Amino acid sequence: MSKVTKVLSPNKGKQQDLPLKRTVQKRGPTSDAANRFSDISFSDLSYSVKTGLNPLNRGTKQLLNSINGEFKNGQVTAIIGPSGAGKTSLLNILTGFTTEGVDGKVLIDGKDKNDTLFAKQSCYIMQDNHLQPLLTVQESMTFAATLKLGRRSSPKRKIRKNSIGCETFFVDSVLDSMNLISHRHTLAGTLSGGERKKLSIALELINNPPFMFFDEPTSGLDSTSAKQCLSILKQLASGGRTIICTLHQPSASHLNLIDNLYCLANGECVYQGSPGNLIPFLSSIGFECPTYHNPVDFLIELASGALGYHVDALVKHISNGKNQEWKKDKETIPSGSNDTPQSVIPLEFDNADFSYQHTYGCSVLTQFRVLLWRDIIKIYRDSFLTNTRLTLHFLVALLLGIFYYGIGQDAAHTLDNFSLLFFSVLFLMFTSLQSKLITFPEEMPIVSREHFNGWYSLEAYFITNSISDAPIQILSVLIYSITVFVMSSQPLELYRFLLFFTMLSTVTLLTQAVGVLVGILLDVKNGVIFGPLTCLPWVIFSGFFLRAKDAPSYFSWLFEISFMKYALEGVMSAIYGYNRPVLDCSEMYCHFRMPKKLLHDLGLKDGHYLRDYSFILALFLGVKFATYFVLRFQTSRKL
Ligand SMILES: Nc1ncnc2c1ncn2[C@@H]1O[C@H](COP(=O)(O)OP(=O)(O)OP(=O)(O)O)[C@@H](O)[C@H]1O
Repeated sequence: MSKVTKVLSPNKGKQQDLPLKRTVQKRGPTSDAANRFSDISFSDLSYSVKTGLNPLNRGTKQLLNSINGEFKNGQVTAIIGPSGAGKTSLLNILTGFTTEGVDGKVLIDGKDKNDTLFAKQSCYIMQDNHLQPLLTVQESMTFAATLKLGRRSSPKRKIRKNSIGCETFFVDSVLDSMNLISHRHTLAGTLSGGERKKLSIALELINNPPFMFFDEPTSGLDSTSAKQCLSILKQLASGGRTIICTLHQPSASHLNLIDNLYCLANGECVYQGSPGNLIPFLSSIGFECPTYHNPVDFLIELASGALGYHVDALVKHISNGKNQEWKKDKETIPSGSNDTPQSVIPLEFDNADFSYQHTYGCSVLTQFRVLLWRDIIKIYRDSFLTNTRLTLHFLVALLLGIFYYGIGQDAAHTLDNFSLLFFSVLFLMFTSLQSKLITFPEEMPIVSREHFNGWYSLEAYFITNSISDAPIQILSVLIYSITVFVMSSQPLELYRFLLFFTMLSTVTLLTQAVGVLVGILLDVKNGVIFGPLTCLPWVIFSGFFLRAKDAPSYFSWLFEISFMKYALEGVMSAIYGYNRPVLDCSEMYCHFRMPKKLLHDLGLKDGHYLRDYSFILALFLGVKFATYFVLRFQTSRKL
């Protein structure tokens, strides 16, 4: 006997009956299905961090102090407390995001937490809702579904595949559950705050993690949207999940949507129990909550010291979280309305199986394919940036072509031509560097979130990121090179052009890689200020401003490691090297009619193109290698 739920058809916009498994309807705090997933508890949990910038004299700060607690399956637990109490620290430890400096035990159903399994069973939804702004709701969901469910296909689920191979069944069901069906074609970047929050939840709901963690899910929302958001959390819990969130200060009308309050003060537990038991708990130690006062506000006032120092008394009374007695016999807080959600978002969509061996939902190849397709859509949607890049390269080349028109064959203008070639390297280098310094920092939080929530491996992301933008970059350089080469009358020989173009495009790929590296480490503001400093010093040692032979001997090694020197030498070799014949002269006397003499006098070597190119290529690979490790390090700590 199969039960049904109503789901809107994506194409026809009318309601359609879709069968859900029987377990769907059975899920709930007391059902068998709910018992399959477990409670999370912790005992004697402490967390300390090192403080101070002086590595020789660093202190330690205790952020959590031997706290205990148990968060039940099928319930919404809200971690509350004054600012700086340690809420986010606790959430980070429970999710597995923070591991260093942690002491004590985190248990799943009374057993030691298996980190690998728990990573698959849980998701962490951040406060800032880092979403892909250029993807629609439907696309975001489809990509997430393909990445998360790829390996767990069943014949039934293959019925309705979309263009990237992901079935739409689950996407529709989740969107319907979250009331996002009507926004399915809206770009994520244009959604309201509440809708963005819903989409963040929907994206993680796709693989039905039984443990869901939310950092400040109601922050930035008005009171109605905040209530709706908590109502969704309540529905998720009713569907058989363990929902844990941090909340700053839930209003009285929100308390009916919370099953369990866990209050921290100075890194210690000052209350654990139902909201309904809060007033009796406080009364039992002599704190009478004033009538019509939100008991949570009262608790936080006590915890923050606004009413005198009472933290020790509260901690003692709740045994720093060991005391479970205030969880029982929940009383209802009068809130003026019945907020208990009617519908239950099912945990079971046939995809809540976490026994699979792999760390990720699909193979690295599929991850690569999906991420590449996603990047192509983003590049296509961000046509302004793409068109601007292409147009800018053409316009600058055109301008230079007009200024330096026809000088390439004339020995009277060899030094002007040298300036043109140097400027070309400089211009292409900085535009490619800048494009990554501006765009990559915005991408970092999204990558951190998606990677932490097990969407894809860093390797798949890294490879995709390395190649997805390359065609646009190479096309930009091609447009620039053809325009400048032809208009300035460089020798029209194919091999010279190819050497010229290859060197320029590889230099831009190198500086793009540097841009990504800086973009991982710094935000846009600092990246734009400090990013150019990674390349600028090497310009001095390029051989344009100062010849290596004229520089003090103790500086000569800087020329040997300056990539700008190799880039300039490579470009000059392409144009003037390889037995280029004597140049025409339009004046009485031209000092540089012999290309060899020009190269010699400028301190550049002829016929060393391969060596120059190899240096640039090796540096490119080295920067890429470093970028991968920095990305790995940063994604393990930056959310
Ligand atoms: N790496 C760190 N070094 C030093 N102090 C830290 C570090 N991380 C957190 N803290 C401090 O630990 C305390 C707890 O931080 P946490 O972010 O967990 O608090 P919170 O309760 O979530 O605060 P809020 O509600 O304001 O976000 C704060 O006082 C914070 O400044």
